[in-house]
Amino acid sequence: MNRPVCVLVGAPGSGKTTVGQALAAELGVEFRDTDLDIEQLAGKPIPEIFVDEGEDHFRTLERAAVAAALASHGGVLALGGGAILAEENRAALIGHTVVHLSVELPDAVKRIGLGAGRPLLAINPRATLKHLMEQRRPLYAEVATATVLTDGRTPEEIAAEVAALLKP
Ligand SMILES: Nc1ncnc2c1ncn2[C@@H]1O[C@H](COP(=O)(O)OP(=O)(O)OP(=O)(O)O)[C@@H](O)[C@H]1O
Ligand SMILES: O=C(O)C1=C[C@@H](O)[C@@H](O)[C@H](O)C1
Ligand SMILES: [Mg+2]
Repeated sequence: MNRPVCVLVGAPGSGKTTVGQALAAELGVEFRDTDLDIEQLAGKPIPEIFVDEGEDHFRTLERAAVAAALASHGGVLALGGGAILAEENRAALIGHTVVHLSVELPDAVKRIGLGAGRPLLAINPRATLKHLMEQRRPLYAEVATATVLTDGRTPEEIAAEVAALLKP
């Protein structure tokens, strides 16, 4: 049974996908992202899952995707921004190396541009993102074994700091 060398958690726009890909390349391991696993399984993009089946159904798919990836992926694993909302997922992360990529609202807004592709931010995106980040901050802290600040830093700088943390 494989286990991830590192699991990345953080708010939308914290850079889990971008930093995760850079980190995996640096370590010479595979990158996996539960958002992509869910899209492949469902055969459609996440915004369409939200529209067609609703958030509850998405969260059910997400719990299954997190459990499967934690049990089988030996590389870098990025979780969806809201995966830590489920107690089941937080419990499944115990014992893993979990890095919280932290980001403050101004950088998160700049990065994600408040455009399409993030269904939870479709209405009043700035205020919704602010609320999401405040609600989730303690949950990211609860599951994280380390936190890396990302504001004003490049994905490569952040990936290098995470790689250094992983050295025995
Ligand atoms: N450190 C950074 N500096 C500048 N831009 C960044 C940084 N990290 C990521 N970005 C950019 O911000 C956007 C969002 O990044 P990314 O998709 O990696 O975030 P995410 O945490 O995976 O979000 P989600 O939770 O929605 O999956 C991308 O356009 C990416 O290029
Ligand atoms: O913050 C969230 O709840 C989400 C973040 C994305 O990674 C996707 O998992 C989805 O759009 C939900
Ligand atoms: Mg992502």
